[in-house]
Amino acid sequence: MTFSETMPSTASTQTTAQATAHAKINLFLHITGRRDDGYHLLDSLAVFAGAADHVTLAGPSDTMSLTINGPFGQGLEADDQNLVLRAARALQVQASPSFNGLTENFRLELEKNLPVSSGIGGGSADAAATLRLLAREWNVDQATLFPIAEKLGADVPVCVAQRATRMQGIGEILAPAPILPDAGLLLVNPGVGVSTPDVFRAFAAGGGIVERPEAFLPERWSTAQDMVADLNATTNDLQAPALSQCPVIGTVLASIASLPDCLLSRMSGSGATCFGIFPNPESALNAARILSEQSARLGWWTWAGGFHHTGSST
Ligand SMILES: C[C@](O)(CO)[C@H](O)COP(=O)(O)OP(=O)(O)OC[C@H]1O[C@@H](n2ccc(N)nc2=O)[C@H](O)[C@@H]1O
Ligand SMILES: Nc1ncnc2c1ncn2[C@@H]1O[C@H](COP(=O)(O)OP(=O)(O)OP(=O)(O)O)[C@@H](O)[C@H]1O
Repeated sequence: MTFSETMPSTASTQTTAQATAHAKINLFLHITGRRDDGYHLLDSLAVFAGAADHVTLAGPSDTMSLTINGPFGQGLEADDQNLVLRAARALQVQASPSFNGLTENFRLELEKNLPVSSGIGGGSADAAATLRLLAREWNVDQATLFPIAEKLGADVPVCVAQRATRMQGIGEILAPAPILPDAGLLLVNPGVGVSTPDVFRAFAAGGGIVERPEAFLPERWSTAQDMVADLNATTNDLQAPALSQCPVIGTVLASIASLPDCLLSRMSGSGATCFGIFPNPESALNAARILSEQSARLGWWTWAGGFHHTGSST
């Protein structure tokens, strides 16, 4: 398996392995039903941004351990609940019969560049990156990661694939998505964490499922404009409930929409991160520059660039 991740060498002779955990963006998100256990059935187009966390195997250890650094590392505990350690331990249980002298425990390092509880699946992406990284270390086939991923969270399977994917079920049914254009992407987070369960609850309380025809997706979009023409017939059903809990999302959406060349402004996942689609990465970077004074004043996190086009295993 080849990774978009790198294998840098440390100053000593020891080699470390690293996996990249790209932010997941829901270009649309329709809620189509509800399971008996309360989980919602979705139809969503998940894509990945250049923005990413990094998970590194920093060396062997007596126990599986984690340290966290990076701009959003503060406030995130490196404890048993962290999705990096949960993923590592879940795979360890499955892989242990075939260890045969392989290193069983590692010092893991998480570079947290993505805001937490922000609708771009940072924790899910970290869990998925950990699974891919350790699968390589322990010679585990990537296909066997999906059942483990499902148990860690609804967004983890799509993050294992880490390529543009149509997600259905609660996130476990993955189908190919259109080939994406070289569009520009701007991400803006207002610095307010939003709880995914609370937003789903607000969705249910606000009237729930809307009957609509299934979204049409072609085999490819050649331009950002073509993509947005189809996305305009879709929505994010969680946007209104998230806005009711976190009104600043409305300000973020309006700010993005007002930027030059913006083709679409929408919230990702359960929020509060919103994205803008632009004709190309350069126009997204230009928009971020124009927004920079306002975002610095308000403490907003922004990222601009393009889609992550390559899947995790290519
Ligand atoms: C909103 C999305 O980000 C869209 O990609 C995902 O559906 C959420 O994925 P996630 O954060 O990995 O979600 P999980 O950690 O599995 O679930 C958190 C909580 O959100 C609610 N939840 C989540 C996913 C889903 N399809 N229906 C739900 O109702 C449930 O109350 C669940 O207890
Ligand atoms: N490595 C991690 N990174 C981020 N959050 C983590 C991590 N491990 C555990 N968590 C917990 O997971 C929860 C969701 O965090 P995350 O950043 O993945 O949210 P999100 O971006 O809204 O996800 P989604 O888009 O999948 O709903 C938070 O309560 C956070 O404390």
